[in-house]
Amino acid sequence: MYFYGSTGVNKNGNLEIGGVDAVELARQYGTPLYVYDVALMRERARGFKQTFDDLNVTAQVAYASKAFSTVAMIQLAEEEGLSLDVVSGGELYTAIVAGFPVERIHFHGNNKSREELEMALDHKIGCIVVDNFFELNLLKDLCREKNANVNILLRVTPGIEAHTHDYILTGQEDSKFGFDLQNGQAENALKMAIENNFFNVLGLHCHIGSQIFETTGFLLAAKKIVEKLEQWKNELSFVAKVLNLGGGFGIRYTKEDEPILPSQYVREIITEVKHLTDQHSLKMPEIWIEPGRSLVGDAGITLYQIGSSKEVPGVRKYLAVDGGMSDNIRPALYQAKYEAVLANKPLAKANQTVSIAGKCCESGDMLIWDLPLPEPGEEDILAVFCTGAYGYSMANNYNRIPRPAVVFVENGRATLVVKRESYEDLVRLDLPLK
Ligand SMILES: Cc1ncc(COP(=O)(O)O)c(C=O)c1O
Ligand SMILES: N[C@@H](CCCC[NH3+])C(=O)O
Repeated sequence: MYFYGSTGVNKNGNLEIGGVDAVELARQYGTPLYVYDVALMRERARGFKQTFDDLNVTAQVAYASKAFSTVAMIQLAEEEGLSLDVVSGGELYTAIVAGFPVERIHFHGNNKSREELEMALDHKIGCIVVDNFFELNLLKDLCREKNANVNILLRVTPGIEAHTHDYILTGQEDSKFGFDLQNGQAENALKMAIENNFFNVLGLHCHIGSQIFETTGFLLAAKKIVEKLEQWKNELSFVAKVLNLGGGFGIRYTKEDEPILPSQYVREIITEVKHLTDQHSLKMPEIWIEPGRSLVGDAGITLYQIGSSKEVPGVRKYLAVDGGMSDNIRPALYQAKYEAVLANKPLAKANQTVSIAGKCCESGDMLIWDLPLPEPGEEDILAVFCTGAYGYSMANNYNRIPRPAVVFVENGRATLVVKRESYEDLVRLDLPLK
């Protein structure tokens, strides 16, 4: 069995996370429950920052809060000196409520509304990543109306097909995101942007996709961008201060996954950008990155109470838990794979293969297919590993299932950071017919 971060087995033989007994957590806070190992999130954040420091490169490591956005998480990102990537008014609002320094917030999105852009300008956030011509024009009008200056990056699509699930690819030519680098769109956008006195064009942004295990795509994207930057320096006298290469660094969900270390991604990317900028006689820009999953993914564990089971003789055994696609939609959406153990006997020998079903009224609501597990008993708690990214943040109320609570654990202490939704919460916005 492979244990992540500060997970292990305690003297009671139970799964322990951050020095806290997982079975005790389930008992105290109920299930399903998202549990986060804070020490591991700190270690990941420091790992990224340290690599930039070691290589003496000016950088911003912006936590992509879409992976897991809550007030406490954003406060943790601030404690660790990260910047923050938000992608909607709601994520921006969460960051503001958390008291995150506005100058370190970057705002993404392929369809930011007038209200969202106004909110960003009014709060004087650090940077807006402009995605398309519609936004460029809207932002121009808003800056004029408000007489406001703003730092911007232009998001470009370099035409890279990274190796990952089709639904989480973003750098390819046929993408809803960004200005195409090859067909002249990006250049036209840059010309429009540098002509505008309200904009301070810091540079370019690109994000090629998510859960990527190799650096080839990042290096290729950097190459295509640096070549354009040389052209634009010569033709438009534009010098990029910032190159943002996005996030997407893959993590280990199961033993089949073999990601490289976060520091290695960063090291290889920086080495290549240094080499390319030298080659093209450009000044090394600041490098910004936006890891989401690789900061929080393997720090999260979801605890479930095991309930009903069903045997299809000769075919399979289904074991149902008290959550499912409502708290983790990734298996249904991307056929994502997870590993799990029984939190009350993590080392017990697996003597059967079961498939873990959720409780939603949907055949596709399966969390794990063909999981080796010991014979489960009535009181057993299933712990699913690596649910820290895009679990809570993509949770939903399908079948009016309340969203689980979130607990942070560190140094043997547990802190509730998001309360469990109640049935009252579920009908809070409903109005009666008459
Ligand atoms: C623009 C942008 N930045 C950063 C991220 C974070 O990606 P990940 O969680 O894979 O690091 C995403 C999501 O794919 C994204 O779209
Ligand atoms: N939500 C996705 C990744 C998309 C990230 C945002 N561009 C996942 O769970 O893997």
